[in-house]
Amino acid sequence: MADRDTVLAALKQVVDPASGTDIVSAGLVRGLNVEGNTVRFVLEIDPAKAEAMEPVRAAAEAKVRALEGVGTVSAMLTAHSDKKPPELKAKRPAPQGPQKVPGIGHIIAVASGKGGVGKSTIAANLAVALAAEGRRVGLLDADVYGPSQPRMLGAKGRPASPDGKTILPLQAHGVTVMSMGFMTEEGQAVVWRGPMLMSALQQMMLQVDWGELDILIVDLPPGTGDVQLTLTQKFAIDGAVIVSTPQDVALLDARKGIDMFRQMKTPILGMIENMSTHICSNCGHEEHVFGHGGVSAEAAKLGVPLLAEIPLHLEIRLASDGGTPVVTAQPDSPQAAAFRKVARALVAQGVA
Ligand SMILES: Nc1ncnc2c1ncn2[C@@H]1O[C@H](COP(=O)(O)OP(=O)(O)OP(=O)(O)O)[C@@H](O)[C@H]1O
Repeated sequence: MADRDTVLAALKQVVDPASGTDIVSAGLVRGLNVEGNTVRFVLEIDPAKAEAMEPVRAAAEAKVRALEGVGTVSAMLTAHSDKKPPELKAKRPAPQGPQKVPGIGHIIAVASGKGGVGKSTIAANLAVALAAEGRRVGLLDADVYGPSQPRMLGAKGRPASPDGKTILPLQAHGVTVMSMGFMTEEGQAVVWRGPMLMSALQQMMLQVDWGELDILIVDLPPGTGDVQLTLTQKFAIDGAVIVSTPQDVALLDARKGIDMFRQMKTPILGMIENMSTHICSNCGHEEHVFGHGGVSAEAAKLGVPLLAEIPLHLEIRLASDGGTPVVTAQPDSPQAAAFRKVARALVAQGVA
């Protein structure tokens, strides 16, 4: 098993072409994490030099991989948080407060207080349902800790960056998709510090070539952390959709999320109760596994709309696991209809 010092010593053998010193002394190596035989780190660089730095990243990764006791290595490039991309500086003065993203009509965040409540499933289905309504839709998987959109949308591959500045997103089921998961290997967790998260999110919003979009759905990590704060502080968000299961514990967390968005002056578009009832795929029998109606009562208490109650249905999970959201896989099913109803409501409200 390699330790941190051995890894740093290996990284010191790689030269930063800009300063002529090694990448550790040049301060490029950040977030180094050594866990068992897995090593992860980030090279914080000037985004304008992304192309030139790719061989440096590859060399650093190779050096660490060659160490005895090292199995998996994840080395990523991320923009230096102090520096704005040069083309953005030129285009507009330093933004005061939340800014709009050029070319993007609306931004909606899909959030949850707790993990595993189905936020990514809802975000994916909402995105394809909006595309089915004829909207030009983008989906940003900002769940840096556990990006699941590549799997849910069956989108694989690394986004290209022909000019080293803009990143070309992928397309899946009529939706333009960008995910941190495209930059890492499947099943690998990435360890992020606050400033890195901020710059990664800003890069994904501003340097991805989204094209003209009516609506960008942002699939947030669970909770109320740096990604949520950066998104709401830096970007003009039309609103947040809060996903919760009917259980008390999930609702408590959802309430914290709603409080945060309210503090940040982000409108709450509504709540969605997921896993509302269980419908047996054999006999159609309906059971309230996590209780039912808890979110509806909470939404009424908090004065926010209840957008939908989505059942816990095997087909929803199978569709997501198969890389085709249920709205596309079974467009005529009641499950798909529930998502399409939400999509239509958001379009009718003028936020999508
Ligand atoms: N309504 C549903 N019916 C059946 N399965 C569902 C439903 N909603 C979500 N799932 C399944 O539950 C699991 C967790 O869902 P998902 O990844 O969307 O949650 P999440 O809130 O985004 O989690 P995290 O933020 O922790 O990544 C997935 O396997 C998904 O397919």
